[in-house]
Amino acid sequence: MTESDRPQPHVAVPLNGYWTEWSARAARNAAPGWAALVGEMAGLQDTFAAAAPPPEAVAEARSLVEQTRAVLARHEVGDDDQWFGRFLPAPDRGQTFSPPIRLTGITEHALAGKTMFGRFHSGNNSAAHGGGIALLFDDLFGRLVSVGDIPPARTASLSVNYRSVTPLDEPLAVEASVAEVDGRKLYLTGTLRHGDRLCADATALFLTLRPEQIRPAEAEAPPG
Ligand SMILES: CCCCC/C=C\C/C=C\C/C=C\C/C=C\CCCC(=O)SCCNC(=O)CCNC(=O)[C@H](O)C(C)(C)COP(=O)(O)OP(=O)(O)OC[C@H]1O[C@@H](n2cnc3c(N)ncnc32)[C@H](O)[C@@H]1OP(=O)(O)O
Repeated sequence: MTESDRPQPHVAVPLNGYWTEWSARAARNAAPGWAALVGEMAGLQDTFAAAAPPPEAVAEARSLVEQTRAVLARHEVGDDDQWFGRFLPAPDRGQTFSPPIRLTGITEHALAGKTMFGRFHSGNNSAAHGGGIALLFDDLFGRLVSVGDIPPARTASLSVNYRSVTPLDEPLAVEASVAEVDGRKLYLTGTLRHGDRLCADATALFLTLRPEQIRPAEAEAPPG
């Protein structure tokens, strides 16, 4: 293990006011144990992708997943009230869609962190799926544009260059920085590395939203 592979503490992004409220609302409302359930679901995705079970195990697993869905379906809410994806300070953001990013360095204009793709994000030949890599960059850039006082922003374009295969189950380093700001336009660049090897680099244009494009984050659902 090299020095850069050693576990380092995750540094939470200092969010702008909009996302702070959006995230705090989920944290206020979430049931104890939610974060552990998210971790279990992420593990399930990887285990599911890696399994080739016999018929009786397929039937048993399907029945258990059906039961889990039924439990959760009884508590469905609208997306304003969901918890999934809203724990912005956490490496996984409380979601299982894109891989967790453990941030290790943050400035107003740059982020650095560690990530890893598991079997769920496998493309072929033990390599990460290119769409998963684009997803990782979008998520990383989304975190970068939420640092400090930047108003909420959306991805307008994202371009990824796949330079070499991205391995699964290996520590990977990510970096992202703001290359240029031009009014509402934020031009971003990022890299994904396995050790010294560049796996992919990306550029993106994010546009900060006009006030009328932003939904209020603080609006609580009506009581009852
Ligand atoms: C939605 C989910 C959000 C999730 C949470 C995000 C952050 C959370 C906080 C913490 C971070 C944690 C994790 C991050 C997680 C996820 C981040 C994901 C981010 C996304 O995944 S987000 C979803 C994908 N994203 C969209 O769903 C966008 C759909 N789209 C639009 O909403 C509009 O399209 C918009 C608003 C982009 C622009 O619309 P608009 O009306 O405001 O602006 P307009 O068109 O007038 O353009 C103004 C000037 O930009 C130029 N321009 C526009 N588009 C361009 C392009 N593609 N290429 C080159 N130039 C372009 C024009 O040419 C003009 O240039 P000029 O001024 O020089 O003439």
